[in-house]
Amino acid sequence: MSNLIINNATIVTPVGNSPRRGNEMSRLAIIPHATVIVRDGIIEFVGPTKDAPSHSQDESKVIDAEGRVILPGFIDSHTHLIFGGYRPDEFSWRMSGESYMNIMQRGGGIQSTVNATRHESCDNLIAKARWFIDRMSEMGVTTVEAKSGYGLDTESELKMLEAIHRLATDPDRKLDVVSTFLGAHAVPKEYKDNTEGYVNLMINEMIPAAKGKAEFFDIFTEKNVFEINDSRRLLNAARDAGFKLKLHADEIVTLGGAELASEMGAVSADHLLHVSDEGIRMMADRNVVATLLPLTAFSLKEPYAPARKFIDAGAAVALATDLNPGSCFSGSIPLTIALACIYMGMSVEETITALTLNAAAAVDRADTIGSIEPGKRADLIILHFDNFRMLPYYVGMNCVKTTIFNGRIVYDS
Ligand SMILES: N=CN[C@@H](CCC(=O)O)C(=O)O
Ligand SMILES: [Zn+2]
Repeated sequence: MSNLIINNATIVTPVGNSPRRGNEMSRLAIIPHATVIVRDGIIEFVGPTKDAPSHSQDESKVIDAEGRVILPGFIDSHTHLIFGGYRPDEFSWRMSGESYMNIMQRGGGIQSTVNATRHESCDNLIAKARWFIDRMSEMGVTTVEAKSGYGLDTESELKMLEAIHRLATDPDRKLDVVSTFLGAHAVPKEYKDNTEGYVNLMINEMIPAAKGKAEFFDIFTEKNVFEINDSRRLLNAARDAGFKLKLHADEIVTLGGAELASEMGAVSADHLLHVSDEGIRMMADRNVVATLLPLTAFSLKEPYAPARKFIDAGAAVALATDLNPGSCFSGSIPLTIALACIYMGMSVEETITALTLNAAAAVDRADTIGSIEPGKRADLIILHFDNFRMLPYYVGMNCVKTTIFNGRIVYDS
């Protein structure tokens, strides 16, 4: 017996079990007058209604999409979902001209969220994250990656990973949560002027303690944070401990983060506002997903990452929000799409691939989510509209009518 049948749909989806690279990113399958049949949370059939297998509709929920667009659920593959406190003062300082890195270097920025997070209970961190998850679900997000990185000592990092684990294993969850250990987010105040001491603590204590408690290891590879040699040491230790790798790379200055991500076989390198041409070429060659975060460039008033150069080099580009309490306090999928189209030269089709199949690849899940195909999990979005081009055109506004996670309606408007 089928659990969910959607009739009269306009299916719009990338196709495949691996990231779409270069000009493949603009190729979407578009099926008008379509039916989707879901059984036990898995897509069983998708195609023209005339080709659908005859099925009993008893005990199935049947949705008439009335011609509306159905997309794969969006995957937000880079967020800092768990954090204590807020930093509105910092926003004002930045608007008055102070730089993000200057605020960080005088003990604000990431360290101020570390101070707040260390004092927060795991239960409170979870409750706060749930509020943001509800907003994400309304915008069609069905998988979110969540990083630790505001603990920066063993106990507090493990508390953050525990919060992520509890969200990820909640049987009533509205979306899937992918866990990333970001103990290398900054050098904490206890180790000021002693980066080597903190790197040693990470290698000898924190990485072994986090082993098996997160799927990915991430690092802020940046001038005056973790530079290339320290990053390489940490990434090697994390890879040896069984983590898959991600990097915050070339965000503020051109440092060679993209090259290092390629050398280390990272799954993704993220930000890349100041990536070198050689870094772009290496990422394309080694199949490292370029996760671009336009809301951060927008919020920091920095130039946008060179999406077109990546795509023209044959790389796979993903888009994500970078929701965090500092550099980018926004989880807006609609604005991400609009900025990518307006300022980064991406087509609507490319932004859809970047937020679905390529974002799935950025969390190493392209074989199970990210497209509407038989065998994949039924994570689906129904738009209010019958034309997917409404997404960037309705600038910054939510086009999602219904979100379906694992075959279950988790949001409807
Ligand atoms: N740049 C480093 N990390 C985060 C910001 C963290 C913060 O400011 O709290 C980012 O991805 O933008
Ligand atoms: Zn980040």
